[in-house]
Amino acid sequence: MDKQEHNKKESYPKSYWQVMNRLFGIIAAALLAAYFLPDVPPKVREHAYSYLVTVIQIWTFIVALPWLIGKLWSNRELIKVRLLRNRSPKLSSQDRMLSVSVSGATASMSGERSAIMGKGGLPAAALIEPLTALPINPNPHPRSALTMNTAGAAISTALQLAEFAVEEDVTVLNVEAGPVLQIVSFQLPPKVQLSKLASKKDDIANHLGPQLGFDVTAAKDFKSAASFVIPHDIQDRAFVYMRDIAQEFLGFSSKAVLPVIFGKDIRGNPILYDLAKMPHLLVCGATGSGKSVFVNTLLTSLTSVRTPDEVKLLLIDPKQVEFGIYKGLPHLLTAPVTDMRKAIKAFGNVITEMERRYELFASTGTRNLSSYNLKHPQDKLPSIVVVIDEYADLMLVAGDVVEDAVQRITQMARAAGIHLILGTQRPSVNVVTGTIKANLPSRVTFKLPSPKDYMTVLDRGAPKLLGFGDGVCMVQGGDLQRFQSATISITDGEDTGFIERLIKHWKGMGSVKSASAQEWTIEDDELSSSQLKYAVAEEEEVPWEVPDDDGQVKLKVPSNARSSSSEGDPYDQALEIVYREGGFSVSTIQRELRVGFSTAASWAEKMMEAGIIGPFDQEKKWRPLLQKNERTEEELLDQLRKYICETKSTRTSELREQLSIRKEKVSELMQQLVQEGMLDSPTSTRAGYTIAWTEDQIQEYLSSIGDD
Ligand SMILES: Nc1ncnc2c1ncn2[C@@H]1O[C@H](COP(=O)(O)OP(=O)(O)OP(=O)(O)O)[C@@H](O)[C@H]1O
Repeated sequence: MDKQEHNKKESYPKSYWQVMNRLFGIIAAALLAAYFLPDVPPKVREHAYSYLVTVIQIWTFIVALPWLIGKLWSNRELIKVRLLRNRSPKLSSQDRMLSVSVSGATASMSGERSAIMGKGGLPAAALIEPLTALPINPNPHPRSALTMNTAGAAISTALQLAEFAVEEDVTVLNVEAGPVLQIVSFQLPPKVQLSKLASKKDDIANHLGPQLGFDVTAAKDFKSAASFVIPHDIQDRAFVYMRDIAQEFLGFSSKAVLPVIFGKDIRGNPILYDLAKMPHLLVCGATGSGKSVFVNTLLTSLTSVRTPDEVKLLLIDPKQVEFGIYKGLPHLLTAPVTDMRKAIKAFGNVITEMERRYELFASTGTRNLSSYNLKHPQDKLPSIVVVIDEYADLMLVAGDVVEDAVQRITQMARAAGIHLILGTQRPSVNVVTGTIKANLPSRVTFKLPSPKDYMTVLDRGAPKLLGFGDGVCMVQGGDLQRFQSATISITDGEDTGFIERLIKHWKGMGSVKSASAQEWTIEDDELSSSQLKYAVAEEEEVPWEVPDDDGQVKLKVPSNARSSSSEGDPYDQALEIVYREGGFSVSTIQRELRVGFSTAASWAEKMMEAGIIGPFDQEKKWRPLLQKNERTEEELLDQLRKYICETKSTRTSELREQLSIRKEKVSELMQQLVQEGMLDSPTSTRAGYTIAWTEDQIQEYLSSIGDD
């Protein structure tokens, strides 16, 4: 509909009220004319007067009063809010304060969401170092926003242009302006349903102006109402700096184990979470969407209020650009890991550490990190936060291993105080797999290339995000919450300057034993590309048990805490399990044989090289037994003869490993070779088989099989 047509339509009466008003107006005008015109006989004038009074009375009862009652009824929500606001303006700010502490307390009591939602609610306290070094926001408030007066007309016009039958300006109930977005809540016009608005949201956005980031939601606090989430124009947006929320964050940090800043919600309230309760996090976002800024905010907020003895970080950075600035921070277990092979070993080490902690808890009668630390105040263990900037790179190299490791860490590490933050800019189904999602119900996403990507990450649709830190978070699979991520600063150099000061601050603290934090060296030993597929950190000591300058041991864990099966050959037992189960599952092998992740993974490596098992099956979560590649007895005998002739070795363990078959099978085959005359049987239980063939016979055999 064009504007002219629209105006033409406006000149016709629109509703019952307008028709009646016009009718009564015409009658009243005629009666007034009869009363005031000269030369009208007095009798007629008298009648005109009494008719006029009657007409006004009828109009009052059948038009004016019903209209007034209707208006009051349709605006009842707005009137309620206005009356409440006017009655106790001071109380409402106290209420807000209460809601801050109440929501925080509820969160910690219920152990569920521990977000603080409230404007500057906590009592003011002096900021502590290093928070005082946070840069100050030059632009903390949005420059312009819709008002109660301007919003109604703008929304009505947009609805009419989107072909909704809206006859008057909508009644605006509330306008809230956050840093990047504003929320306009309004009474739903008659016959307009929220679901219809939502289904036409692209059209409405188009008429309102914002191309991106517009959303339609149910109105909070109002019945039969809707809210439009409308982005401010780009030049009018405010920034959210960590400094803006530092005061609230300080208060929150006294209640949380691993407090982190997210940013501000769309109403401008701080969003703070306890990572320990999340307890792991998946962070997605296309390149340039604000993912790295967000991860830096998580890391710097956490390490601003937690000492290196309370929290250790393992930073894995395959892109080699993101975490370099943290080098030297005493919270680091080791320098940021950029080498993929080391990253996979580091993963293995984290799992070993987790297993050790479980053993430690079992041996000390404690259930988890917090109860262990309570019982051993002199020997506390720190929480460990593992951050992988781009885990898709690791998935490319060793998808199954990463998935297995993630599964194990996410399922068990909460009690052990180990938390995972996985970042990716490639949220395809191959990267954000079902396993990853099932184990990471807390997710954050920033702008993604397509609606399909939001579905992949969040399992539901999300508003198209704006970029520049406009994000959506979902905690423990709960509702989506839109927020603007906080940043240290948007000015070049101020963010790195703050991190440098953070490092200096902790290094300068007398009680911090930075030496222990830097000692976790991951050896760069030779790993073949196939070995790379597994965390082959073969049961190595995790060198975190390094005494500090004062001889006190940090991260102390008993070295005998490691478990492994000593009855029989564990590799043989693993093979038996694989044949029994029809495939190789790292977690089954670990559980049944009580071996570490890296051992199980290296056995999978051997079995795969020997053609016993195939590639990882995403659906079944294991490596299937390769039935079609099963070798015949004759093929096995050929392999055995060849190996013995080439190496002159008849050691059962060597042959078993070479052929990747069970010990009993090797003995069976050796017996056949004895019958053939190639071998002599052992002369005692301790002696092995010996070669019966002469050197000439051996050479003759080798030349007969050639290079096969
Ligand atoms: N919270 C924020 N507030 C203001 N600007 C932001 C915010 N987050 C990001 N930006 C802007 O967006 C730019 C890109 O952000 P960032 O480097 O975090 O992107 P990214 O998603 O990590 O991309 P990549 O993966 O390519 O590094 C920043 O340089 C900054 O200008």
